Amino acid sequence: MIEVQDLAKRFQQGRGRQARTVLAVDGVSWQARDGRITGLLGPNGAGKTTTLRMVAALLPPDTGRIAVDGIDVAQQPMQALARLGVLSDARGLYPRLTARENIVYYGRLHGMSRAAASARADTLAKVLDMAPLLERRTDGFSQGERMKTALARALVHNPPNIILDEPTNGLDVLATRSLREALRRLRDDEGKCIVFSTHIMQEVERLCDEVVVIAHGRTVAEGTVPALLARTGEKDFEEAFVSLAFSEEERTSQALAASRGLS
Ligand SMILES: Nc1ncnc2c1ncn2[C@@H]1O[C@H](COP(=O)(O)OP(=O)(O)OP(=O)(O)O)[C@@H](O)[C@H]1O
Repeated sequence: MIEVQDLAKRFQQGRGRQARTVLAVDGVSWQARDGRITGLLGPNGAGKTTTLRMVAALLPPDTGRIAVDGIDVAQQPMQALARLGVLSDARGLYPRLTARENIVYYGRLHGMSRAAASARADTLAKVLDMAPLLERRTDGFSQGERMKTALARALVHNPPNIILDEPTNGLDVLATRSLREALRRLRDDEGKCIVFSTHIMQEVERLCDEVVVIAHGRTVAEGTVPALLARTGEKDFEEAFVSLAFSEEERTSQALAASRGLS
């Protein structure tokens, strides 16, 4: 289980007179439960990646609290990370190593024996449907093959919680479907708590048990897709998302810009 409470993060950009502060996250709170897939849905720049980087202990929050299975990430980062698998945007794999070697190497970094990490690579290869890839060097892998190898690597220590930042970025339709299947298996067969960020409605509708809508660095709504549809009185999830994530002025100015573009 992952709990995020009142998170905030500012960045300083530039120096001297040019300096300005960007409030990237300004009051994000959510809970992600075990055996559920939770989607962080928000427009570009909403603060999703920054939030997930803080959960992964890659960035310290200015204020707020994050707990992974009750362990405070700020106070006990190593213990929290032992219970967390992180698939970030940077999916760097070692190209000269095979998929198995990449996975085992990460297992060793987590303190696993070579034999245990290799056995886990075999299990994950079945779950992620990537057995034929295991003994191939990752050099030349397709985007989908890379993503699966990186996901297996992130899961080598069998963490109960998984966070993924825009995992379907750059994947074609078949690779996307295959990733969705893998995430469902991890939820249903292994009871994992899975959180991923996206701005793709379809992804959320097809995969998520719970949705957290983030806009302007804040949580603006939380619930199942049917609950968010009911709350907004919309039939279409895209319409529901737009009404939750954008203000009246934003919607009006966007509509005006679109009509000018057409005329
Ligand atoms: N290191 C940084 N320095 C300055 N500003 C940053 C930094 N990282 C993020 N930001 C700003 O914080 C805001 C939130 O960014 P973030 O990447 O978290 O959004 P996002 O929801 O993941 O967006 P996207 O869907 O476009 O990836 C943006 O305005 C971004 O420009």
